[in-house]
Amino acid sequence: MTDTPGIVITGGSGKMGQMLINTVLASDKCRLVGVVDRAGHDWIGQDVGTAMGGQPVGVIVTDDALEAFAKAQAVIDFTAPAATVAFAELAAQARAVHVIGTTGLTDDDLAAINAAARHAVVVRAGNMSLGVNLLVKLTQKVAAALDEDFDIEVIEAHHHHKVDAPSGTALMLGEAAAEGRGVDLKDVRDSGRDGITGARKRGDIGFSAIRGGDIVGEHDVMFAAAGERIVLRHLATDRAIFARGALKAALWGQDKGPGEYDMMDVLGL
Ligand SMILES: NC(=O)C1=CN([C@@H]2O[C@H](COP(=O)(O)OP(=O)(O)OC[C@H]3O[C@@H](n4cnc5c(N)ncnc54)[C@H](OP(=O)(O)O)[C@@H]3O)[C@@H](O)[C@H]2O)C=CC1
Ligand SMILES: O=C(O)C1=N[C@H](C(=O)O)C[C@H](O)C1
Repeated sequence: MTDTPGIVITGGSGKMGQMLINTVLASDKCRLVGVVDRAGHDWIGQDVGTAMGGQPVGVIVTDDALEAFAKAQAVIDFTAPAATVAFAELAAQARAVHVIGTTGLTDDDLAAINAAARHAVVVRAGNMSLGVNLLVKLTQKVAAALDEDFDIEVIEAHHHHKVDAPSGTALMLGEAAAEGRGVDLKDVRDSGRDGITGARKRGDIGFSAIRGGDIVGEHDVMFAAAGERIVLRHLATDRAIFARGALKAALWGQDKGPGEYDMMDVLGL
């Protein structure tokens, strides 16, 4: 089949990169047309199937992102903030749908991505799974139903390689809680408590991060009041849930006009 959308995976040797490559190769709705890794990586110049320890698949890993993107209808990008900002500009030049899973993006990074989205479709979410996006909706509804007698705490746990905190998902959940409450998260965010912090401020939304072992991703939103607690929880046990969501986003974006979208748009939530 040559008429299905061609997909490029960036950061192909990474944890999500490899999961995405396998997901695209297993799908009959798209084709793998490129894999990009950092210049100097030992996968560069190898067939990606061989590099991953299997049979050749006819796609050579490259460090030339623009050349790879020019052949693609979509780029799926779970890498690192600086790389994602650079890829956003190149994907826009190639008019390829850019699906961004990378977390830890600064306000400046987000502004650069937003500028690229004037020319092409960008779908970005700190978590691409159906379950978490549903949890985001539920968090917003519960926060809207409760007053500030309920303290909101977001608790997340991830593997020991993760470099950013709070996680992108925790921030999505915090934003949803703040939106439900009708406040701006920037005004009520409380992360990284340590030492004599003073008593908890009423109305704050707290964040705690656990890092250890191979935890894929766990998120609790706790609403704690005098005499009772509500806890909304999502447990990810397999990175395939993120890859499936990302591929869905890449296909969904094919007939959309330029702009920045998220998984709520893709999933119709
Ligand atoms: N939105 C979602 O649903 C999810 C988001 N994530 C996010 O995705 C990102 C990646 O996660 P994960 O796969 O676990 O991380 P890994 O560290 O395993 O993989 C990241 C990959 O990106 C590569 N990379 C970094 N910079 C560049 C560059 N300039 N050019 C090409 N490749 C580059 C890395 O290469 P090198 O090793 O050489 O640096 C590495 O192969 C994180 O931000 C994470 O939070 C993860 C899971 C789900
Ligand atoms: O780095 C990860 O692994 C994950 N990152 C995302 C996040 O920051 O929330 C999504 C998922 O939890 C896994």
